[in-house]
Amino acid sequence: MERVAVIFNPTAGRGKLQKQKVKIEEILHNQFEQVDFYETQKYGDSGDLVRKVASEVDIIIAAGGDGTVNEVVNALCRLDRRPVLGIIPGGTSNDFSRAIGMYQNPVKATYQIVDKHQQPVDVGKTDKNYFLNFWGIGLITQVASNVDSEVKDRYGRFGYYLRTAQTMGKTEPFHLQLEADDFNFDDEAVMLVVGNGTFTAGVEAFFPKGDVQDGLLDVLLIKETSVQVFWSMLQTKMSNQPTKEEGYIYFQTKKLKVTATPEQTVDCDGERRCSTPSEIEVLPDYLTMLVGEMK
Ligand SMILES: Nc1ncnc2c1ncn2[C@@H]1O[C@H](COP(=O)(O)OP(=O)(O)OP(=O)(O)O)[C@@H](O)[C@H]1O
Repeated sequence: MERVAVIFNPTAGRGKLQKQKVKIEEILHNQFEQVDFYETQKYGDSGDLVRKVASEVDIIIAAGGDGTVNEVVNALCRLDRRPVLGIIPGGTSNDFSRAIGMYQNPVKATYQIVDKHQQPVDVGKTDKNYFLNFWGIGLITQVASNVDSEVKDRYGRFGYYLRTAQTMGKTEPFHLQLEADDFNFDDEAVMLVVGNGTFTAGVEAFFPKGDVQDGLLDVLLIKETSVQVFWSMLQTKMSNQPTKEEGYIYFQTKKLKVTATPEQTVDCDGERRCSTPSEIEVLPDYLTMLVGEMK
């Protein structure tokens, strides 16, 4: 018997997910013996609910945006026995759901979930948090904190690009020290992004060679901001070897030590609750997930 708990954020996607709830319930009830829905009321509820029900279920479904998924993952990854995780995407970017091939329409994604196709996936871990998509400092945090809810509501994920363009010229470099498996760095930088998933703010631009099952983190370090650097980065086919183009460096590693001066705020899957220094590592095949069509 498969027991399912759905952690459901009724406010995700400005209430769009809520409108599909009845249909989602119907699909799940038709395919699983036991399905219980738990609606969240506020930040923190998703994690509390996971801790409460995890020992009694086989599958936990995070139905919401990246915030809900992040809370569920952080509670789940701390458990010894981790139920299988599914995502019904209901937010703006839904980054990891894209990386595992889920449809962005919540009802279509629910049909993928009841196909019960499971795969192990890697998880990123920092000192205090787990992440599925990315860990970042510098420009990426400034962009995210400049994306207010009005921009997000009006432009969705395009709001992020709008703010990137506006923020680029104003970014202050910081001193960055990196210690990776086969690579060290000690110089000025404007952004460091460490990816586990392949999507950031809904696009696959940063890590086109990323793979959520390769047991590796993808690291992109930008030394200076200019439209040319971003353009050449997006055009270049990134390989598994360290790529050093003018303005940026790309490589893969299993773990990474990061020190920044001045101390930098960390954006971990959209949450900005800690700062450098940080140690980051990949936990290969740490979660089993219900997936769609993976590349
Ligand atoms: N009932 C609720 N009312 C208000 N906020 C809630 C409620 N339930 C959960 N939250 C909080 O809302 C925040 C945002 O949720 P989530 O990321 O799932 O949706 P979203 O903002 O629409 O998506 P995205 O982050 O992709 O734009 C989360 O931090 C979550 O904890």
